[in-house]
Amino acid sequence: MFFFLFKVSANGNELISLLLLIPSKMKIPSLLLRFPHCYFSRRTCLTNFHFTSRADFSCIESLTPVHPYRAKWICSSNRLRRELCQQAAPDQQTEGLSDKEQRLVDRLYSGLIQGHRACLAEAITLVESTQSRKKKIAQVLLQKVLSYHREQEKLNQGKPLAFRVGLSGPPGAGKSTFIECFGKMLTERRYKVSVLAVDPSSSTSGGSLLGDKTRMTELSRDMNAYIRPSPTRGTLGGVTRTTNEAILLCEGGGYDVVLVETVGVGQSEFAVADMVDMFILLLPPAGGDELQGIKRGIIEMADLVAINKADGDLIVPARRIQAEYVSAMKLLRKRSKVWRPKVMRISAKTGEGISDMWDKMTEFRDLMLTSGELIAKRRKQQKVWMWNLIQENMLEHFRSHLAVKDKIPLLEEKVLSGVLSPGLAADLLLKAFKDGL
Ligand SMILES: Nc1nc2c(ncn2[C@@H]2O[C@H](COP(=O)(O)OP(=O)(O)OP(=O)(O)O)[C@@H](O)[C@H]2O)c(=O)[nH]1
Repeated sequence: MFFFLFKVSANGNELISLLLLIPSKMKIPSLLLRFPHCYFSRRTCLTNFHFTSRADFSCIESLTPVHPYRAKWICSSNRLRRELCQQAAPDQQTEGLSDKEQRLVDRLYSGLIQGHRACLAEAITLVESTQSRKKKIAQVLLQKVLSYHREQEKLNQGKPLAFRVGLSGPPGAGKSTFIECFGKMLTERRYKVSVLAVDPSSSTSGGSLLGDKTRMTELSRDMNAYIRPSPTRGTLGGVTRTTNEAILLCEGGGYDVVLVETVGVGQSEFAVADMVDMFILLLPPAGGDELQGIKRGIIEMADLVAINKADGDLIVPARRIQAEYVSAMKLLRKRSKVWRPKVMRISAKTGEGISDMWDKMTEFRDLMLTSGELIAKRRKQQKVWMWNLIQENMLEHFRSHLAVKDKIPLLEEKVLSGVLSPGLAADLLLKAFKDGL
């Protein structure tokens, strides 16, 4: 028997050292000597191993450090890895997968937790797939990543692995300029940042608000950043499912900040606000009529409003808009016991105010964490997510059900021409569905 004690980095993503208690007369297991990034020093019976590479012991990372962990030492690296990997993902659902599919899950999982961007990209493509077989594989992968999350959060004293931030604003507010500037500031501070752009417009209008032009060119070249142009196409339910799952995968990939960007002119930002820790609204220094497109409800959901372009000639209007929002937001219902939404002025072009904004964001995260509101919010979001998925799937099932499929166009027509009330038409369809079950 040996005893393990783990030490992880402050953000819980990196295993810094492993203390292994070995009886002093015993030789250091040769297996450990094989890891190039592992250094050790022997003091009587205490051996201290330092890992500078996450890859070397990624599977050991998943063990619980809450108390010194007792584990059986197995002198065969394969057996050791297998045993540790099994502990890392105890409840993975591997049934029903072929060997090839299982190998795909294993490859993506280990690549993902080792921080390989290509594996993250492939994993997101998998969760976006609408093909039923791929959906099944994606769920197995997600289940594994979720187990990894749970273990990592335990290692991190229950703190979430990443800071999930939603960013919304009307077209032209300067979202991409902001993300480029903000993302670069974070990567310079050694954070890993991922950006997921939600663009439901591509399904409704055929065009794309976010995806068509080259955006955030510098940040996309940064090795500590990962930008996913448009993780979703399709319904709002699609936004919920794939974006939520993409967030989880980014967290599994070791990203400290996951930024979800959406254009604030539709419904998707409401869905996004329901899946992030902090929701930020980015506005140009324009008021009233110019912001007609922006939904009022979004302002109520914002934890922070950033008035962008506060530079040059626009400083004065930016100040005015800031004052307007400060007074307007005072009237809003209080959503948190520890946080009042803030209104700040920034310039994504000059970088002015961006660092202060990050300070405010971390202040928000810390206050929400210590008060327990952040964890409560995440739990509530999980439930909302589950019901959104049920709603989406039920509706799909309903629409395609044989008992109602053919009746829908006719009843829709009757409602449109005023022959039938919407309520009656809905009752008729629901009855047909129930009878057909
Ligand atoms: N003066 C000034 N101009 C800015 C600032 N940030 C962005 N802009 C300009 O505003 C315009 C729109 O910026 P984008 O970053 O493309 O805006 P966006 O919100 O991403 O726009 P969409 O992609 O259409 O949603 C560009 O011409 C930018 O150069 C700023 O802080 N100050």
